[in-house]
Amino acid sequence: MAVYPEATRDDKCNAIFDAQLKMSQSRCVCIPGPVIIGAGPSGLAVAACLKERGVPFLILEKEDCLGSLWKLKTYDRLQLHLPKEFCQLPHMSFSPDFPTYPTKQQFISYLETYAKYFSIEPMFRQKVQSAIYDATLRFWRVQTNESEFICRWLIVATGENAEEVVPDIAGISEFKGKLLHTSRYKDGADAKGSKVLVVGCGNSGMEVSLDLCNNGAQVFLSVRNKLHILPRDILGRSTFALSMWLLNWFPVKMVDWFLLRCSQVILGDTIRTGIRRPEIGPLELKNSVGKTPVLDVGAFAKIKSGDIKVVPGVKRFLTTGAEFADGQVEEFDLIITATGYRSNAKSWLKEDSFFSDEDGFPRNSFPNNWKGKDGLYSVGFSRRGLSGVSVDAHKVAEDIAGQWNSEASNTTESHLLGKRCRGGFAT
Ligand SMILES: Cc1cc2nc3c(=O)[nH]c(=O)nc-3n(C[C@H](O)[C@H](O)[C@H](O)COP(=O)(O)OP(=O)(O)OC[C@H]3O[C@@H](n4cnc5c(N)ncnc54)[C@H](O)[C@@H]3O)c2cc1C
Ligand SMILES: NC(=O)C1=CN([C@@H]2O[C@H](COP(=O)(O)OP(=O)(O)OC[C@H]3O[C@@H](n4cnc5c(N)ncnc54)[C@H](OP(=O)(O)O)[C@@H]3O)[C@@H](O)[C@H]2O)C=CC1
Ligand SMILES: O=C(O)C(=O)Cc1c[nH]c2ccccc12
Repeated sequence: MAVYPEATRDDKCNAIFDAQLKMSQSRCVCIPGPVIIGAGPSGLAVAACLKERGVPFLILEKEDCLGSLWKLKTYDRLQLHLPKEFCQLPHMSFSPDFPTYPTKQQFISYLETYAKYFSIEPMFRQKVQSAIYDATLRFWRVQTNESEFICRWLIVATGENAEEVVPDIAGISEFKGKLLHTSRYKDGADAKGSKVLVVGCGNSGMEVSLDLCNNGAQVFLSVRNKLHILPRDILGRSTFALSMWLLNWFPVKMVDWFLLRCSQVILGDTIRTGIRRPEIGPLELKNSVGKTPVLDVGAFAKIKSGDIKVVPGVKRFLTTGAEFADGQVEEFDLIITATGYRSNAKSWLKEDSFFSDEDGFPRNSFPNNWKGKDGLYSVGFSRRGLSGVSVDAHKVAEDIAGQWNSEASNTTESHLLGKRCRGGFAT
C-alpha cells in the first residue's frame, strides 16, 4: 500500500468536517469498494474479476448503455480484426458458434451476456467531471453531473478512444458539404454516386473507404504519412495470431521481416499506390509508439484497381472540396475524417503523476501501466487492444482484492465517513 505523509489531527478534523458539510448539502455517496469509470469492455472486465474475488464496486458510465463505443460509435460492417480468442474478456469465452472474426453485433451481444452473467449493473448517465484525491482523508472524490462519490480506489476505464480527433486543417469550417467523423458513419447506403474524401488511413479510414466503394461512391483516401498495411490473414491463418506464435521463438525484427515478405507476396508493393512503409517494422512500431498497422480486409485491392484513389495530405479545405499537399484540387460531396481518437482522462482526472498530460495515457508503458499511487488504477490503456484489457483487469482486481481482504481497507476514516454518508451503491 502507498505511504502517505501523516496529516495532523486538526487537518483531519477540518477535512472530515468539510466533507460532511458538503455531503449534507449535495448528494454524496460512499462506495465501500472501487469506483470504475467507464462501462466498456475494460470496465466490465475488471468488474467481473472483482466479482470473482468478492469485492463490491460501482461503475459510472456517461452514456445510457454499456459498450457505448461499440453500440453508438462504430459502423455497421465492422468485424473484430483480431481472432476471437484474443478478444474475449476474463472468465467467459465467446460462443463456439461465433466466427473467427465476430461481427460488431456479436461482440455487443457478448458484452450484454457478460454483464448479465456477472450481474454487473453500471450506473448510467453519470458523466465524471472530476476525480481528485483527498490526501488528508485518503479518499478519492468523484464528481459526476449528478452526485459525488467517495471511494478508496479509483479505476480509470474510459478507454484509448474516448474522444474523436478532429483535424485542425485550414478551412475546415468553410466546407459547405457534409462533414463527419468515422465515429458517426454507419453505412454507405446514401453515398451511391457521390464523391467522398476520407481523411486518414488507419483501420477506420481503410474500412470506411471500402464500404463506401462497395456502395457505389467515388472514393478518395488522403494519406499524409508512412504506414504499414498487412493482410488480415496469411494462408488462411490470422496474421495477428501467426505473429504472436512466431514471437515465442523469434525476435520482433525477424517476425516483422517475415510479415513484410508475406505482405509483399500477398498485397504487392504498397509504394506503387502512393503508400510508403515506415522504416521500422509493423510490430516494432506498434510496441514502440502504439501505431496499429492496417489489417487489410479488401480496401487495398480497391486501391490497386484504382476504385479508391490515394491522394496526399490535405493542405486546406475549400467551400466545395479540398486542396492537397501537391496542389491538386478536388470537389467533394462528403468528407469523412478518419483521424482517430484520444483519451479524455486528463480532462477530469486531477492528478499529475500517473497519467501523462501529453496523451492522457499512463506514463509507464506496458506491463507497468496499470497501477498508480493512492489507490489509482487503469485498465485498457496498454495499446494492446482487447487482449491488453484482460491482462490489466486481472492485475488490478488481484491487487485491490489483496487490500480489500486485509485489515488495511477498514481504516478509521472510512468508518467515520461511511456512517455519515446517505445511502450507498455497491453491486
Ligand atoms: C472502430 C473500432 C474497432 C475496434 N476493433 C478492435 C478489435 O477488433 N480488437 C481490439 O482488440 N480492439 C479493437 N478496438 C479498440 C477498442 O479500444 C477496444 O475494442 C475496446 O472498446 C476498449 O475498451 P475500453 O473499455 O477500454 O474503452 P471503450 O470501449 O471506449 O469504453 C470506455 C467507456 O467509458 C465511458 N466514458 C468515457 N469518459 C467517461 C466519463 N468522463 N465519465 C463516465 N464514463 C465515461 C465511455 O462512454 C465508454 O462507454 C477498436 C476500436 C474502434 C474505435
Ligand atoms: N476492424 C477493426 O477491428 C477495426 C479496428 N480499429 C481500431 O480502432 C482504433 C482507432 O483506429 P482509427 O480510427 O483508424 O484511428 P488511428 O489513430 O489508427 O488512425 C488515424 C489516422 O488518421 C491520420 N490522421 C490523424 N490526424 C490527421 C490529420 N490532421 N490529417 C490527416 N490525417 C490525420 C493518422 O495519420 P498519421 O499517421 O499521419 O498520424 C492515421 O492514419 C485503432 O486501434 C484501430 O486498430 C479501427 C477500425 C476497424
Ligand atoms: O485494434 C487495435 O488497435 C489493437 O491494438 C489490436 C492490436 C494489438 N496488437 C496489434 C498488432 C497488430 C495489429 C493489431 C494489434
